[in-house]
Amino acid sequence: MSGRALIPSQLFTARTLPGISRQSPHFNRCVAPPLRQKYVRRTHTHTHTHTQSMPQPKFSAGTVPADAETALAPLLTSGGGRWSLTADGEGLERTFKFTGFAKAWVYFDFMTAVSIQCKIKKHHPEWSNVFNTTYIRWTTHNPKGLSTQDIEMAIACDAIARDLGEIAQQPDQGPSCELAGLANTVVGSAGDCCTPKK
Ligand SMILES: C[C@H](O)[C@H](O)[C@H]1CNC2=NC(N)=NC(=O)C2=N1
Repeated sequence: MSGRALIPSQLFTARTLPGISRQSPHFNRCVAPPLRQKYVRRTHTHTHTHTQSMPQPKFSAGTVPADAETALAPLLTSGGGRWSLTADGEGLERTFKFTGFAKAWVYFDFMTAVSIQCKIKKHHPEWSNVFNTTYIRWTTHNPKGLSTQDIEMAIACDAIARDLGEIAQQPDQGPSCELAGLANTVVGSAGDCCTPKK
């Protein structure tokens, strides 16, 4: 053991927390996304203006939009799937949850199986895990945007989770903001993995 004492106030100040940087592309993911559509609802006493955003996919250069749209549609909650587009449209995100006593360690099997696919496909996720819940975001860093590889990895994740007995979540349970925030922290400190070295 090193003799150097850890001083908690130094460890946990905002300044020393790694990666929560406004430069991170995903910094704002769990706060209100850009306003795109306005809905006005009238009641008998007031006029309320409600805003709601509907992210559209932003594909990476080289991705054929028509093919990607076809593969993407059934993955999204709007198409009966369990993935959501990230607010900027450049990624797909969802949480996976394995519950119940019998599933005690299955989330590690899940992450292990996904890791093997990442290695085979040479494509890495932005992900985080706490206990039985794993958050995954698929986005391509270079060229930036949503790519066929992201969609294929999302399909692979669904298949692995199904094989491992994933419990269906309530349809209204979106990706966990806490776990997305945890992944964002790592994204902010990970450095650039994906720009080809000259
Ligand atoms: C050289 C290597 O293939 C590239 O760095 C790959 C690796 N995995 C990757 N994964 C993701 N998610 N985005 C990328 O742009 C990417 N690039």
